[in-house]
Amino acid sequence: MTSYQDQPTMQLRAIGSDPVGRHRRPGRPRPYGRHRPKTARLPEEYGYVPMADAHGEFGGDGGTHGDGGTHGDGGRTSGDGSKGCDGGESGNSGKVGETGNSGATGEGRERTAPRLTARQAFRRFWPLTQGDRHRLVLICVCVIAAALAETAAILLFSDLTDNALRRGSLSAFWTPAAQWLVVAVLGAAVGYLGNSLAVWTAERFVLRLRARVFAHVQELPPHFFQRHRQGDLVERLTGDVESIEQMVVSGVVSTVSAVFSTVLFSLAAFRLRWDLALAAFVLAPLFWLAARRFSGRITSVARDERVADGAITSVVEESLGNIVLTQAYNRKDAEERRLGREAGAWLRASVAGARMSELYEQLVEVIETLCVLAVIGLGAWEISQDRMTIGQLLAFAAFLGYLYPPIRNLGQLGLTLTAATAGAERLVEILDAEPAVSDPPPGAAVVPWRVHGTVEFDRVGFRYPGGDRRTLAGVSFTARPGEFVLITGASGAGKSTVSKLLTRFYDPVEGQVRLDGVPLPAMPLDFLREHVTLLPQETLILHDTIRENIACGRPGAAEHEIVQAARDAAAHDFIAALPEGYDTRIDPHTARLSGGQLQRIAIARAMLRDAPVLVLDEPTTGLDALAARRVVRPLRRLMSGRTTIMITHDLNLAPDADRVLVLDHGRVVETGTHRDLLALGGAYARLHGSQNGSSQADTGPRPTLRLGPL
Ligand SMILES: Nc1ncnc2c1ncn2[C@@H]1O[C@H](COP(=O)(O)OP(=O)(O)OP(=O)(O)O)[C@@H](O)[C@H]1O
Repeated sequence: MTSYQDQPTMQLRAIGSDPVGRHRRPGRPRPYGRHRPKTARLPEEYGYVPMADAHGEFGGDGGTHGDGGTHGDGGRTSGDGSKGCDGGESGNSGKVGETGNSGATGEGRERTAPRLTARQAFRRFWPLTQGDRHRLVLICVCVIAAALAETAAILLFSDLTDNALRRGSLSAFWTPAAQWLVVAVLGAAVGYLGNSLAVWTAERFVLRLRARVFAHVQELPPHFFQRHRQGDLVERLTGDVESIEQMVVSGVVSTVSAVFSTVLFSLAAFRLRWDLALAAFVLAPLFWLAARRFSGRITSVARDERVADGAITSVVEESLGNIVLTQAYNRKDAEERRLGREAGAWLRASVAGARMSELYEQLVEVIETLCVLAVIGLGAWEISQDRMTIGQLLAFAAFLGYLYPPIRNLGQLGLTLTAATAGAERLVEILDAEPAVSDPPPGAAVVPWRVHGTVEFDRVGFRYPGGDRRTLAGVSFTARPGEFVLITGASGAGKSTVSKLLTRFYDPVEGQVRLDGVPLPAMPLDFLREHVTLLPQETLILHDTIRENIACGRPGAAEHEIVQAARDAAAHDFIAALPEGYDTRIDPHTARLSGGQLQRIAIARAMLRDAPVLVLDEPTTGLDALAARRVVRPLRRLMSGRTTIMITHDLNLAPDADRVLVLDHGRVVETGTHRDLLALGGAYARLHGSQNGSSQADTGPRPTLRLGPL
C-alpha cells in the first residue's frame, strides 16, 4: 500500500483556475465581472496556479496565509474608494442581496440591455474564436498534459516515500527521483507553452471582439448616441469586452483544466486509498450546491457594477467635456456630488460583490473542513483497527490540498460565467442595434457615374425611430447642379433633418431623395458621401495635426493640395504663423485656435474633398460677426460651382440664394427667391423682419455672400 510520511517537499503546481479568488493576487478580477486590469492576464487565470498559492490549503501554511485574494480585494476596494466617494458612503454599502437595485438608482443610469443566460451569451460570442480554435485545442492539450504531469508527480512522490524514505533505502531513491525530474521538466515546458498561447489567444479574442463592436458602433445612427451616454459606451468597449473574454477563452480553458484535474486527481486518490477517497468525495456536491446558491446574486451584482462603471466614466467624461460650463456657473460642487452619487452606487455594488465573494469563499472553506474531518474520522477508525499509520493519514490529508481546488473551481467557474454575462448583455445590446441605413445588396448597386449634382426631394416624409410624430411631411424641392438653395424656418421645423436625409443618416419613410435622378439607397453609402460633403453645425475636428485634419477630406492628397485648400479657405496664414505650422496638433476643445479658425480648417477639408454637392448646416453659428465675415469669403469659394443646400437662420445670406425654402412643422410653406418671398409678406417676411427688427421693410439685397467672381 502506498504511504505518505510527510508533506510533499517538491513544489507541485496545482492545476485549475481559481476564479473566485482564494488564490487571487491583488488586482486580479473578481468573478462577478469587475473589469480586468488592462495588462495581460496572469498565467493563473488560464488554469495554472503557482505552488505558492496551491500550497497551504491543507498543508502547513494553512488557508489563511494563502488568502492573497482577500487582501487583494480589500486593497482594491479602498483604492477605488478614493475615486471620489467619501468614506462615509461605505456606511451604506449594502448587505448582500440588497444591491439588486443599487446600480439603477443614480441619475441617467438605465438598464436597457437584454437579459441573457450564460449559455446564450457563450453561444453568441463563441463564433469569434474562429481562427484561433486550433490554438485553443493546443492550449487544452497543454492543460491536460500539465494535469497528467501533476498526477504522475503525486504518484511518484508516494513511491518515493514508500520505498526510499520509509525504508531508508538510497538505491530506491534514484529511479523515481529521475522520473520525477523528467515529469517536472515536461510539466514546465507544457506550462510555458500553454500559458503563452493562452495569453496570445485571449488577447486576440479581445482585440477581435472590440474591433467588431467598434465597427458596428460606427454604423449606428445619431439617435443611438443621443440615447446612450458616451462614457457608458466607452466602458462597454473596454471593460465589458474584456469580461467576455473571461467567459469564452479563459472560460473554456479553465473548464477543461478543472475537469481533467478533478478526474485525474480523483483517480490518483482512489489508487492511493479508495476508502479515504470515497470519504473525501461524499461531501463534494456541496461545492456545487454552494456555487448554485450564489450564482443569481452574483449576476445581479455584476450587472449593477458594470452599469455603475459606465455611469462613472460618463460623469467624468461629461464633466470634463463641459468644464467651461462647470467653472463659469460655479457647478464644481454639483459635479462633485454627481460623481459622488455614481461612485457611491459603484462602491455599494463593488462592496456587495466583494462580500458575496468572501461569503462564498468562507462557505467553501467550511465545506472543505467538513470533508477533511470526514477523512480524518475515517482515518482514525482505520488507525484504531491497525490498518493505517498516522503518517499515512497525514499524507492523504495533504493530498487533499491538491484534490479540492479543481473540484471547487468547477463550481466557481459557473459563477465566473454567469457574472461575465452581465458584460455580454451590455455588448449584445449594442450589437443588436440596427444601423438605420445599409448599402444596397451586392450586385444591386448602381454603377458609379460622374456626379453632376442634381438633388431632388420628392414628397419626402420622415419620422425619427421611436418618435411619436412626423418631422417632415411631403417635402419636395430640386436643386440643379451649381444652384444654391437656402432652407430656413423656426427652430425645430425640421431643417437639420433635411441634411440628415441628404447625407443618408436616415432613409425617408415616404417619398424619395435622389442624386442625379438616382434614389440614394441604390448607391453605395461611400459613393454618396464622397459626392455629398456635409459641413455640420458643430465644427468637426480630429484629435490630430492640422495637416491630417485637412487631408482627411481626401486621403492621399499631396502637400501642395493641402496647402492650396488651406489658402482657399483663408486658413493658410494663421496656420503658417503657428510655431509648428501644419504639424500643430489640435483637438475639438483646442484653445490654440478660435472657433472661426477651426471652421476655416473644416472648410479647407471640404475644399479638398471637392464634392459636387455641399450641405451646410448653420455654417456661421457660434461665430461672432467678425469671425462670421471671415468665414463667408472662403465659403463663397467653396460653394462656387457646387450644388449647395444651406440650412440657416441667418437670412443675411438669403439674397444670394437661387431659391429659399421656408419649413414650418416639417412642411415647405413657402418657396421662391428672397425678393419674391419678402414681397409675399408671409412666413419668410416675418422671419426676416424679426431678424432685422423691421417687418417687410427691407426688400433690398444684402450683399454678404455674392457668388460672383472670387
Ligand atoms: N433623434 C431624434 N429623435 C426624435 N426626434 C428628433 C431627433 N432629432 C430631432 N428630433 C426632432 O425633430 C424635430 C426637427 O428637428 P431638427 O433638428 O431637424 O430641427 P431644426 O429645424 O434643424 O431645428 P434648429 O434650427 O433648432 O436646429 C424637432 O422637433 C426635434 O425634436
